[in-house]
Amino acid sequence: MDMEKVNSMDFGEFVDVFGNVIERCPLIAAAVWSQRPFSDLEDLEKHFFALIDALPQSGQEGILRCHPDLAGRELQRGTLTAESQREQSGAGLTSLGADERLRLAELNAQYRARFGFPFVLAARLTDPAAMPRELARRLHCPPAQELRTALGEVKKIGHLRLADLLCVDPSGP
Ligand SMILES: NC(=O)NC1=NC(=O)NC1=O
Repeated sequence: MDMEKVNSMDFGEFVDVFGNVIERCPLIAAAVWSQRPFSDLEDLEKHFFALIDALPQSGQEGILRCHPDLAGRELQRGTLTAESQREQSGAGLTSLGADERLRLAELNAQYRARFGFPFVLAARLTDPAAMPRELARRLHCPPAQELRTALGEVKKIGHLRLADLLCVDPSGP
């Protein structure tokens, strides 16, 4: 999809296409639409990220709370969004052993109890074997720092999803 097509979309089409760039947060795309035209993927994602950065902490934590757990109930039940399903199964989370899945669930519960939002990381950029270690490491970070780290992962996921939608190589310039 080229930028001319993106810039010509009406509001409904734009939100239909880009509404899940930030997981289950179509409001972000709805707000970004009014800032068209966009010159390229970097320009478009800059507007998505600027909106996230401008949110109050409650809004930023709300974005994280919209994310399904890694290898959690939604993956088991098949109720993930198409993007999350692709990311999580692509990262091998559908073929974890029972003990690995239990370990991740325990760590996810500890993380959520400490921070009040789920552990988020860009599954496509992470070796599944390293996920429990990364979760355990971040579990001990100060809350303010962990919020920044988690939002950074939301942006990585958003970048990959935008690259897919625009058929751009995600490793880009
Ligand atoms: N809690 C999460 O990190 N969830 C996810 N990360 C991804 O890359 N896709 C997800 O659904």
